[in-house]
Amino acid sequence: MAQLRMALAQVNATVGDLRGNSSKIVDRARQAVEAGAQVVVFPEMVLTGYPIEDLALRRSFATAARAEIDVVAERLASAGCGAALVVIGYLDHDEKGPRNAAALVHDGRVVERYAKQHLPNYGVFDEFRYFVPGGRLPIVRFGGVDVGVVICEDIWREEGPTSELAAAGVDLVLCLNGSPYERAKDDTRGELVARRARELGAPMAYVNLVGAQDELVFDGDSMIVDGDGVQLARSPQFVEDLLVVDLDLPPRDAARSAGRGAVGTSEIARTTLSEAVPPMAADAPEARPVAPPPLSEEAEVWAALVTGLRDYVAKNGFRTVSLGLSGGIDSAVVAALCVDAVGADRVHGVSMPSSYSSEHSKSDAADLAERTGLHYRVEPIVDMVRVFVDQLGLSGLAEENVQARCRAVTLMGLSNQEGHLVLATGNKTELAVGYSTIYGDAVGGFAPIKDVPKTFVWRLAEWRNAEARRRGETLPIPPNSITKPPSAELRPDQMDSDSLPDYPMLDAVLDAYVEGDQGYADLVAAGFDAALVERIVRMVDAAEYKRRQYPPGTKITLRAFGRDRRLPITNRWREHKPTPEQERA
Ligand SMILES: Nc1ncnc2c1ncn2[C@@H]1O[C@H](COP(=O)(O)OP(=O)(O)OC[C@H]2O[C@@H]([n+]3cccc(C(=O)O)c3)[C@H](O)[C@@H]2O)[C@@H](O)[C@H]1O
Ligand SMILES: Nc1ncnc2c1ncn2[C@@H]1O[C@H](COP(=O)(O)OP(=O)(O)OP(=O)(O)O)[C@@H](O)[C@H]1O
Ligand SMILES: NC(=O)CC[C@H](N)C(=O)O
Repeated sequence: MAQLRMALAQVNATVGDLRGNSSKIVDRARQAVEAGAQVVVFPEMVLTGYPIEDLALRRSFATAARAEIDVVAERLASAGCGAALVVIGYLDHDEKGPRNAAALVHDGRVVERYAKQHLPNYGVFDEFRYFVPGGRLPIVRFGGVDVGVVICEDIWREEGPTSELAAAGVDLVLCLNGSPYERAKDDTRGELVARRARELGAPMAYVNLVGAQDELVFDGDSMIVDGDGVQLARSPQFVEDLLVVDLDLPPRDAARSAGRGAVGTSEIARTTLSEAVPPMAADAPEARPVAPPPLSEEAEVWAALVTGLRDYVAKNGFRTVSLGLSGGIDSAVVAALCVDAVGADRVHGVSMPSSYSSEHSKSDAADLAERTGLHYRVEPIVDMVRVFVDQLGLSGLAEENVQARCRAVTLMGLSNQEGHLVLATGNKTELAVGYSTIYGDAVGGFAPIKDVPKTFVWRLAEWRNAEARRRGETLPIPPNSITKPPSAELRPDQMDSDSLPDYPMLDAVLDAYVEGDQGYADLVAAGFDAALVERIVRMVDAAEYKRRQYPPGTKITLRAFGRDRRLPITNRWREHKPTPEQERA
């Protein structure tokens, strides 16, 4: 029975920061080896960060990434990690083009390379645009154990390289991932990894990135399962982690590892590095398998939003954020997220009352500031609005929107003066139906809740306050902001319900139309009122231009607006009741 100590390094890489990422890899590998690890696995594209988009096509970047992996190999040996097998995701480049690759590093050099075979090209992924798929499957014999490597999408396909590895015979498979967070995806992943391990009849180590890159959040959720599909250990979501696990590997049939050549379409390439397991560091502690309890749906989404915002702020070099506080639920939830993400001392809230602002909008905003301890100021916009309205002769909707735009100018002025990142507070429901003022409340550099439906915004607010209650802390969100009826307050007594269907119904239709991608007939067949469907679908389609100009924000759903759902702006196709001819067809 061979025993291997594995370390799964769930790290937060930064796109483009080759030297910073390589230092992180060396530090983590050193820590893993000190903990006795003989095999250390890092996530997909950890050296470059992920996704790198068109940087993959930039020759200077690809050349630098390929050079950096050799530097990492040397640095690993100097750091005392030479005896270990260290597997690192990086950007390779050969005569055929860029590769999404894994380097197998041992004894100060790259001993093997694997190029991802299945390139995802749906949802947020565009890997056909960037990479050339691999056709070679290396199996490295290390410490008498045959180790195969695959990358992320490879395990999501039924006829992927794992079935070829199973046919060729391996003792252990390492899967490197850049798998972005979506609600409840951890359950899907857990089942998938267990199924693949059972098919292989060998343990699988699944290592994912953590942290955010623009609109994507990586939740980690790294895990290791045995050949029966039983989970041995799992990392917590949304934090960096080093998961150290001992694997007992049954004696291997020597004949099995003799096979070379092709099993499926891939060329199998076997290399022997060592027959004996390298010794563990003398003072290595015992490895204790762990698996944290799963997070509730609200806790998971909250953590995703906090991570998305925190990393956007930090990785783009901001120290402070600012936002308008209206006393309403959206700005209150965004403010609470900000406080959790960067700390109250780095959050600047501005109340900007107009002549239509209610008393409670001002008192609820002040209450929020008091509860959270963020920096708070009041900047009335009455005089600015009056100048625009009088000089330009504005009325009706034009006058309403000028209020939102005076607030935008105020926030941008303060941002330029004081250096804050301005946050837009719109939610997914508003974005869907175009219920925001372009260049007004849609202004900002980042939009933390743009993928959160309005009904879920309320759930998050309730959850965050309940969490504070549980911890014996002040509730961050004023209860009145949660319970009062939503209003944009752009004219006297305006209510969201004057212009929009009620939010639970609206979100149900949007869920079916946007996430479910259903057409008019499907929506009506699902039981939604035909006139309501027609109205909502029209609003969604007509607001495409507004969404294109909305700031980026964290994806949490299966289908976020933006890269997940790309529709033409100029578009005469309208979902409608089928014509008699269409029905006959
Ligand atoms: N296809 C297209 N491509 C490029 N631009 C296009 C366009 N179609 C219209 N436009 C332009 O867009 C502009 C109209 O859009 P916009 O100025 O936003 O105005 P609009 O969408 O007409 O009005 C804003 C709506 O959002 C509501 N609102 C505002 C503020 C906050 C909230 C809230 O509760 O959060 C709600 C407000 O009550 C109103 O119903 C015009 O300049 C028009 O020319
Ligand atoms: N009086 C105000 N003072 C400061 N900011 C405001 C004010 N009114 C609106 N805003 C900003 O514009 C955003 C849109 O506000 P509005 O009240 O129109 O819509 P909402 O979607 O109901 O948002 P909220 O729930 O935050 O009120 C707010 O979240 C806030 O950032
Ligand atoms: N990086 C990838 O290949 C990701 C694709 C995969 N289906 C996932 O989201 O987990």
